[in-house]
Amino acid sequence: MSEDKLLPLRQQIDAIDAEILALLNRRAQIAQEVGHVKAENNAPVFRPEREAQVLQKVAERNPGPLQGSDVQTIFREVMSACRALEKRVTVAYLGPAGTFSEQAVYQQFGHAVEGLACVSIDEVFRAAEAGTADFGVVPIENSSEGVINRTLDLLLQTTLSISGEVSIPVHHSLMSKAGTMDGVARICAHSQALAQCNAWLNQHYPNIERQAVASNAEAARMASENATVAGIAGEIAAQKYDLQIVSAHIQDDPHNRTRFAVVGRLKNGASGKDQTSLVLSVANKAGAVYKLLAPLAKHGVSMTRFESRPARMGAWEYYFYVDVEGHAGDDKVAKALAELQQNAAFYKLLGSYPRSF
Ligand SMILES: C=C(O[C@@H]1C=C(C(=O)O)C=C[C@H]1O)C(=O)O
Repeated sequence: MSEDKLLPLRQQIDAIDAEILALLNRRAQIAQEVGHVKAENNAPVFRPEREAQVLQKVAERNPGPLQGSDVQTIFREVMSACRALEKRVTVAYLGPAGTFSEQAVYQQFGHAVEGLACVSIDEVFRAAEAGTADFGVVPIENSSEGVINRTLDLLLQTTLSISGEVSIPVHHSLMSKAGTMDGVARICAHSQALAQCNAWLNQHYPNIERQAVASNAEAARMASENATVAGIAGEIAAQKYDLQIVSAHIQDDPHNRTRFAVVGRLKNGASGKDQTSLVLSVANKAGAVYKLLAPLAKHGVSMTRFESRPARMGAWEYYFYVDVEGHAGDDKVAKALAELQQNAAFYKLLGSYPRSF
């Protein structure tokens, strides 16, 4: 390889980097001005609908050779840094650091945020309700194991709204101090992770005891302190706790994903590509659910999710968690929801937010 050929190319890259740097700082200055206008009007700093539009636009305009999703990752961080000049938002999540929830925080807000690790999903809601955090990020559903019941129950009671959703691939790895299973007597993980790796564990380590612990990051922490413990967690946790990977990608479903909801006191404006979440209930009568949902079809609003959950102690049998396409302020959605509300024994609008892409 000839260094003579590399030198002029590297000089070009240096010159381009200088231009990018100048442009980034020009962008940041404008964002600061936006921040002043918002401060004068007491308006919210984080505007998810605007950020979704910016990301959408860069992917559409991207001429390549960079991939659209990579360009979005770069711009998410650019916006995060610009936003932090207005205000660094605090986001509560199910900790400790190193969990998939923390990853979901960065996917939504970029890295220029203040993460607040909480010990439970309840605590995440409380922090956002009390204003200790601006937003909370909570797991809502896993593609292998189904809904996270505690989150659904808390969404029913909370005064917060959903202002975003994040879906991330969840890949589990088996890890230990030595990078082998020699001398390991126990495999620890969150019960969800143990369930998501059940078949793999039965096949490879049927005789090693499994123990459910508070989180995968806690399992990694335990493994870092005890050579007889192996943990199941994401690869980030291995780095964080100085562990070696014994086997990577051990989840039974290679497409395993978890969907998270971003909750906060903010009520989003429309981004143009939104989704609206509701909780509904009807009296237990023949045809009631069919009748309840009829206004959606009538006004041409698509339903993208329908989940039922026993009401427990309530006067009704089930709560239905329903997602529809569009923003609650869109004309046809507003009409459909107004009619739907009339048919419902219980109706709660959880929020409208940009659809994740
Ligand atoms: C600059 C703004 O504030 C924040 C930062 C954004 C950005 O850097 O593009 C976009 C939306 C807001 O979350 C804005 O509202 O336009």
